[in-house]
Amino acid sequence: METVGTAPAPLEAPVKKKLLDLKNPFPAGTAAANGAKASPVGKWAMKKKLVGGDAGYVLEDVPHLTDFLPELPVRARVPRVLGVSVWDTDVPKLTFLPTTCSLRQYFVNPDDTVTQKIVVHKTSPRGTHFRRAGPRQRVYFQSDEVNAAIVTCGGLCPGLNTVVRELVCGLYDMYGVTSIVGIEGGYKGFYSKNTIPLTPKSVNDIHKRGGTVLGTSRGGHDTNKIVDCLQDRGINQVYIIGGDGTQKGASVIYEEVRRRGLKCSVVGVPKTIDNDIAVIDKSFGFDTAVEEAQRAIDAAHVEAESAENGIGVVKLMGRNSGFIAMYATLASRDVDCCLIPESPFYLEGKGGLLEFIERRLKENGHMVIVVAEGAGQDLIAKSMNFVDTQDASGNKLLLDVGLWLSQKIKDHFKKKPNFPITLKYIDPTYMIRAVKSNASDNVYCTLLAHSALHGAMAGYTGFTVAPVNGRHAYIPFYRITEKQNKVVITDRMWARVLCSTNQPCFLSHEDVENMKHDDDHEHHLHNTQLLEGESSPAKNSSNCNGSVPAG
Ligand SMILES: Nc1ncnc2c1ncn2[C@@H]1O[C@H](COP(=O)(O)OP(=O)(O)OP(=O)(O)O)[C@@H](O)[C@H]1O
Ligand SMILES: O=P(O)(O)OC[C@H]1O[C@](O)(CO)[C@@H](O)[C@@H]1O
Ligand SMILES: [Mg+2]
Repeated sequence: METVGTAPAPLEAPVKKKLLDLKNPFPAGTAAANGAKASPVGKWAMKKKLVGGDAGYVLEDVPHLTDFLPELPVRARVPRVLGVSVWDTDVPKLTFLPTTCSLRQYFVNPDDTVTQKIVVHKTSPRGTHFRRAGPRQRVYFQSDEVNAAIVTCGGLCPGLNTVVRELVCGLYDMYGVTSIVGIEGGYKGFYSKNTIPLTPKSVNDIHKRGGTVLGTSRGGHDTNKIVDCLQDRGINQVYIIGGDGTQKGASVIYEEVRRRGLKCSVVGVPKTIDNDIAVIDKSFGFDTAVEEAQRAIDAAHVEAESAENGIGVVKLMGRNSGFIAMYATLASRDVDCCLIPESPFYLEGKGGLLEFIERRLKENGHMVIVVAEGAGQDLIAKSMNFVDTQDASGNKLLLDVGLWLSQKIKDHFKKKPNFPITLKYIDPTYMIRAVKSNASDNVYCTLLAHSALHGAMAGYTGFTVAPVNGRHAYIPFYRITEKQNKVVITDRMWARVLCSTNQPCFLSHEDVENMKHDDDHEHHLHNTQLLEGESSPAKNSSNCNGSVPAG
């Protein structure tokens, strides 16, 4: 049995903390107790570290090395950022240390937690919280004891190099750690490649480059071989940067590390240009991607405006989630139609896309269509008898919706000789993904890296670090991997897009009915800022005419 309702990390425990009765983790009267989805049920229930508090407060805590290595001694530090680096190497476990520096305010209060939902009603239970990220006064590693490894997995994303750089520099500068290696080429590099020594000097200007200096890959996750490598090399902190697939991989690595009883902190840093990672505010590289997408949309607009009945089609990334397309559309204001995987559409007939294109061309003489790569996949597969294929990680390989759509539009207008069109298709996807991160992503990546290494030094493990409602937090892996973040088309953000493009919603009555029952609807309940079980004013707030409710 795992850490069911056990005490959270020692030394970090709030004084008044209550351990949850897992059979009834929510106090009577709370929304969860009243039948809303109570999270401890299910396959992860036995692995959760839940701590209850007053008024329906729940802390979903992350594992700590001392959960399975109870004898681990605590170390104390005064961070170098505060001007001195003093290491007390012989502090007995659970001893409270005297404050040795006057700048104590830099440490995070051990009781600080970050709330998952910030929109509440007067009678709302306080709901789920995560442990706040940041430097702790008590650390579980001495600087010369740390052997850290960093790996990047999955597709490229602006900011990967910045995270690598800041992990290396942060470990060196704030904790005096000098043994840091990069794992080459993703997960498989653990067991098939040599490591790359990383120093502040070697990573000094890598944030000015796109890609990842460590290389990356899909597939090749062999848990045992990876943990053998950690064990053989004596790696005791591993920083795993990657998307939803990577975080699943990190989670099983953590499980195996724990099963073997190794003193090794397994830390996930969420990366994905698609912004499809659940719980967190947004993933790094996303802002850069949206900014870069503007250049393609601008070009499509210029081309379209300059031709008779000009149509610009721009394909943007977004396998299952249309966030880049949605935000790029809103940012640009030149887009007449945005198509995303979450919102089904159809081509022919009344209310279809082709009818809309014809109407918009008659009104404006040109138009721009932004399509996320995962949109319309069912339509394409139907029209070409396609058999599903997968990449090395098991992700479904997508058909080129941009090319397909462009051809369909051309075919349609070919049948109308009095309606000549000029269509230009732009696919900037890899150009967007390969650029270096912009200033705001650089700052974000720096904060992520620092939060990650503070957590590892403090002995936390099995977590992903990310901002939740603007505050960095340590989130247990299972919360990150249990579902993907998707655009909720019944939320107000999508309504804003419809409002800006004035496009039809393309949903048939059947689609709307199906959506009421599918996962996304359930996701909507999680995604809305209200707590489970509370009525949401955002629900059904968008409509197909694109009107956005006030507030
Ligand atoms: N369920 C899983 N268990 C263990 N490892 C996994 C799992 N899913 C994916 N991985 C591993 O994680 C790595 C990255 O996965 P994937 O290619 O899906 O990219 P990702 O991390 O989701 O990033 P992105 O989709 O943003 O490019 C791969 O090496 C893959 O083998
Ligand atoms: O061609 P690759 O590298 O396998 O990656 C393509 C996929 O990766 C992503 O960029 C996510 O990282 C998706 O948007 C896209 O579908
Ligand atoms: Mg992924």
